[in-house]
Amino acid sequence: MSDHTVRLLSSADEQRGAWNLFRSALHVKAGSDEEWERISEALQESRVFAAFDPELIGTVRAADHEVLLPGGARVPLAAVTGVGVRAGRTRRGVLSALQTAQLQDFADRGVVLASLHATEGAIYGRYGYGVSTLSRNLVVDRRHARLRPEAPAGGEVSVFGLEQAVLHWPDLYGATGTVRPGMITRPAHYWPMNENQARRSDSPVETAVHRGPDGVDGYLVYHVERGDADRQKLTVFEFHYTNPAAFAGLWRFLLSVDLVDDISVIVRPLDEPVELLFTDPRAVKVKGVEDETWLRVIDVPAALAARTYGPGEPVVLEVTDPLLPANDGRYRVGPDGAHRTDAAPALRLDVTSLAMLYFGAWRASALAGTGRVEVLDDTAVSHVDTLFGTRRASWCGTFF
Ligand SMILES: CC(=O)SCCNC(=O)CCNC(=O)[C@H](O)C(C)(C)COP(=O)(O)OP(=O)(O)OC[C@H]1O[C@@H](n2cnc3c(N)ncnc32)[C@H](O)[C@@H]1OP(=O)(O)O
Repeated sequence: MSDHTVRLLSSADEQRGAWNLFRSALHVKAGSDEEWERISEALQESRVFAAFDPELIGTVRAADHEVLLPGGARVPLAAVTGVGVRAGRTRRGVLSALQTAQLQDFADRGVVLASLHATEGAIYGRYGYGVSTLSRNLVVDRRHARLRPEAPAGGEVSVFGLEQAVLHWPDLYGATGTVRPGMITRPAHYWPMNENQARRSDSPVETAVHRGPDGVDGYLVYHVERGDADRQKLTVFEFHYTNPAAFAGLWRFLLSVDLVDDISVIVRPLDEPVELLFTDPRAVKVKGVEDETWLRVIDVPAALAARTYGPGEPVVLEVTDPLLPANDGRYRVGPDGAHRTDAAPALRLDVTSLAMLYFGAWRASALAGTGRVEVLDDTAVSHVDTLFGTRRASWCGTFF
């Protein structure tokens, strides 16, 4: 028998306790009253689960968003965060109990997809989450980087301090923020958390806004701090744009910021052509490619039906999902859409591998080659590669 119980939290005191438990699991001290005031605005009703023994020993929470799919549809997405189990109570099944309750809650509420940023790569696969977007971190040597003369120009950049910018972030993101598959909406409840993060910075947080002929078409958020070996480092946290002129214009702005040696741009889409802007592509150093988000397909038939597919012969996938068995079954996927079928499968995979395929981050051939997908018909693999591939690399670009 389990030595703990799991339930949704409702009182503000319990929710604050859960928030501080999460912080202590990350080795961060308890938050101030001022921070809690902002965080409590970000918490939606009935979204924080906790485990008790009878003391509070673990927690997980989620927030409601929508995510852009290949083809342009949007479906409900639960952004999972705040996962923590008290030191001394770990590895006794507390997270598993919380995950089981949360996944069932998502299924009951009609959530189609869930997503998270993982602190460690070994935690979430067992619950059906798979790496579904990848990102890279870049550093540009500002004093040596030169834009190529043909880099798009035009437009103007204005810079705003934090107090003014926080009022405009929702509109800026609304104008520029959901252009790639995997990007998520940022409802009103998202912003207090985002603001709280920015206010924790020791150096001033600036927002640079690019305006083209049709108005705002890009923005970035950054701060400058002393980096390693006395080099001044400008770090860009947010960088969104809708066209190449805004992309190049914002880079032109970054190169113009005085007293900066390194420009660090973190968590960028894999196919963003930063190197192509510069006379010397080696001005851009790739500091790492990492998993960005982990996806959990909560409602497999709805998720498969909602996205569009590339060219290829239709294939039948047999999906297994031990935690949400309503997803078990065979699905015919083709350029004309996806639906349940009784036909014989070409590939067998679990819901974790399906999550890895879903946004095109991984090819079926790569999953098959590493034993993560069982191939029953060899000819189907290349079709799945092109069916699930996306024209632009999927990317979330929102930290939660
Ligand atoms: C989306 C986010 O918020 S990411 C933030 C995640 N939180 C943290 O990293 C904070 C610090 N860590 C913790 O609080 C805890 O260790 C957690 C939440 C990661 C795990 O909680 P636990 O209650 O220990 O997990 P639980 O006991 O249910 O483990 C289930 C299984 O996962 C494994 N597991 C859990 N955490 C890890 C880990 N960090 N690395 C490897 N395996 C792990 C367990 O060994 C167990 O495996 P088994 O079923 O084969 O026995």
